[in-house]
Amino acid sequence: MLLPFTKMQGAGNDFVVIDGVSRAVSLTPEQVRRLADRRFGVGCDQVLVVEPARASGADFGYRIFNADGGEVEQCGNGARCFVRFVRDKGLTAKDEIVVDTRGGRIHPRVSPDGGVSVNMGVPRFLPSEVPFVADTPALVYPLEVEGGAYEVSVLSVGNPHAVMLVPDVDTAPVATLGPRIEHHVRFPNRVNVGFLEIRSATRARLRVWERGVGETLACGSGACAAVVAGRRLGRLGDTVEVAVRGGTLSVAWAGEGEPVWLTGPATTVFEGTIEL
Ligand SMILES: N[C@@H](CCC[C@H](N)C(=O)O)C(=O)O
Repeated sequence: MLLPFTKMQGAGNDFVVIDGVSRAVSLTPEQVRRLADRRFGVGCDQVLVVEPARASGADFGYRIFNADGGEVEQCGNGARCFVRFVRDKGLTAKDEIVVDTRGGRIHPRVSPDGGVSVNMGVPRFLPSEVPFVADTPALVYPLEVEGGAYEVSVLSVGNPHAVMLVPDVDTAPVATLGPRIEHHVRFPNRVNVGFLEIRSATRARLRVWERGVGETLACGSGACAAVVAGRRLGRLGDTVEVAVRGGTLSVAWAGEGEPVWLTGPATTVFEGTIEL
């Protein structure tokens, strides 16, 4: 199969985006891994497939595959690239679109200044909603990892996240602790792991070990989860600039029961075709 694709990125979180509206596309996990492979394929953190809407009120469906081939529920940076893609390809002329993901309905939009924001929905905190194994809901949970004791906030922003406060992201044990928490037995569906350094009520730094990928240069849902966790702990305000390795994301959350908003860049890098 000769497959046209668009390579995109948002703050260095990179994507191979496929138009599954103009023609039906069905990818096997092996084909996703091949597309994501940085030596034998195109290279990306996630493969995104734009699909026709399947439910009333939606403009499109959005399928997200991690580089390891697994399909997941949510991708915030990808959602911003998604709205840029469907407009650039002439699939819609709308500034704001309604998109159904496996993690729920999201609302990406392009503003008149060209910025791209996404309403990522209302964060969820019940352990069963993440899912996370815990007897009762808590703001932070103790987590034992191979003899070490840590504290994490746990939440879903459509996909599962664990957030740990660290004094300095540059020295945080992302590559060692990240995979251990990702595969921890208390996260039955695995988890994305954020290492959050709070600089002030409005500024934070973040590194994320992404489920199914490893450390990425940015994670939009991870930035949302980190700000929500920091705000619930009383350490962050309602609008926060989050510095990630590939740039800066802005996250706004007005508090419990409110949706979280993610704003940041979304850029096309190149287009091509690949034989799969
Ligand atoms: N990079 C994404 C998150 C992609 C999915 C994640 N790795 C998962 O498995 O849930 C983002 O920008 O949100």
